[in-house]
Amino acid sequence: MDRILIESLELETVIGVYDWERTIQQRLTLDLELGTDIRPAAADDDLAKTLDYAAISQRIARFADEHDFALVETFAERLAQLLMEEFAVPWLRLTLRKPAAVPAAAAVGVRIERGTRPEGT
Ligand SMILES: Nc1nc2c(c(=O)[nH]1)N=C([C@H](O)[C@@H](O)CO)CN2
Repeated sequence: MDRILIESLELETVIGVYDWERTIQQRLTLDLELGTDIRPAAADDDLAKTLDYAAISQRIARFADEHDFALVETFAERLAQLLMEEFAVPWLRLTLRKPAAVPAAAAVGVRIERGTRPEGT
C-alpha cells in the first residue's frame, strides 16, 4: 500500500490532565502515514485523485483549535476517526508527541494504527 506522509506537523492546543494545563496552549507534533493508492493520481497528474496533504494538514490544525482533551490518547483516537471518515482513508498510522510534557525526555506521546491494510501490504 502506498502512503501519503505528513511529518512533524506542529499544533497548538489545550491538552492535559492537570488544572494548570487547562488554561494554556501547548505544542503537539504529529507524524502521519495515510494509506492510499497513488497510481490513479500519478497516471493523470491530478490532485483530485489523491489525498491532499495540505488540506488534511489544515483540517488537523482546525481539529486542534476546536478541542481541549485531557489525554493525548483521546486526541489521537478522535483525530484518527475523523481522518478515516472525512477523507475515506482505509488505514493510517498516527504518532502524536507532547514535547514539553516530561523535561527529561525529548518527547512523550502515543502511536496508533487504525483501519485495514489491503492484502499483502
Ligand atoms: N499516557 C498518558 N500519560 C499522561 C498524559 C497523557 O495524556 N497520557 N498526560 C499527562 C499530563 O497532562 C502531562 O502531560 C503534564 O506534564 C501525564 N501523563
